[in-house]
Amino acid sequence: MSKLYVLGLTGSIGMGKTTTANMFRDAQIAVWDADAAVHELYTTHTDTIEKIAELAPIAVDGDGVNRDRLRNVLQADKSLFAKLEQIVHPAIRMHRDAFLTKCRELSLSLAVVDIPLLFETGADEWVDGVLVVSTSADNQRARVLKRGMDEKSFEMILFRQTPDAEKRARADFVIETNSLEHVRTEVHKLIEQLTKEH
Ligand SMILES: CC(C)(COP(=O)(O)OP(=O)(O)OC[C@H]1O[C@@H](n2cnc3c(N)ncnc32)[C@H](O)[C@@H]1O)[C@@H](O)C(=O)NCCC(=O)NCCS
Ligand SMILES: Nc1ncnc2c1ncn2[C@@H]1O[C@H](COP(=O)(O)OP(=O)(O)OP(=O)(O)O)[C@@H](O)[C@H]1O
Repeated sequence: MSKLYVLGLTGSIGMGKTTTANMFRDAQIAVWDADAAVHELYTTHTDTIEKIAELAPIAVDGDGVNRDRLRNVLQADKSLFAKLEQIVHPAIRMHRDAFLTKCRELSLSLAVVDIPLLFETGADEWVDGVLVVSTSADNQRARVLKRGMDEKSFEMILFRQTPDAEKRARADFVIETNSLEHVRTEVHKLIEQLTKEH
């Protein structure tokens, strides 16, 4: 049975993780997305919702955790970030482990885990390789603001992340996300390399 190669995909906010992850999906590679898992837990996982309701009552309503409200709460009290992460990250790890178990059961040779806080949470130590997606700081800011996030929230989130230069330095692979075509080509090359080697 071939061993599963787990590729960690990361990059700072707005650098192109989701877009790149979708290219792996288009190539039939299994992808797990930490942000999507958080969003799912916020509407389905009673234990997580209850704990967040204790931490930030205003951010929880009948539909679960409201992320816009949660962002505002975090902006007012940034010390809540660490407490929030203590609630969310263990639940996320279980979600991710279930995905990896399934990949192994299916004898897949490659799986991608898209984790914004990959270096910050030490996930670089258990993945087999790290792919960092990156573009210029100006491009990054323009992309995030265009998507509707306000400048203050962008700065707040960016401040909590490992700097782009450090991410690039610690990566096994780096892809510049300036054009979709370039990323698609690089993703296909990487899939070929990683599925051939293992
Ligand atoms: C801060 C929240 C409310 C913002 O929600 P929103 O819908 O606006 O953004 P989304 O969830 O899509 O995240 C966008 C980007 O923000 C960055 N980000 C999210 N959470 C964090 C965090 N705790 N620290 C640093 N950056 C973060 C990532 O680059 C992510 O890709 C939300 O991300 C959240 O609840 N985060 C806490 C859980 C967490 O740590 N998630 C990171 C993945 S493990
Ligand atoms: N290779 C690319 N070429 C051109 N534009 C891109 C490329 N990759 C991403 N973008 C654009 O940049 C924006 C952010 O991309 P994406 O949502 O993939 O980033 P992200 O890293 O997942 O963001 P977040 O950290 O907020 O979750 C999107 O508007 C997307 O269209």
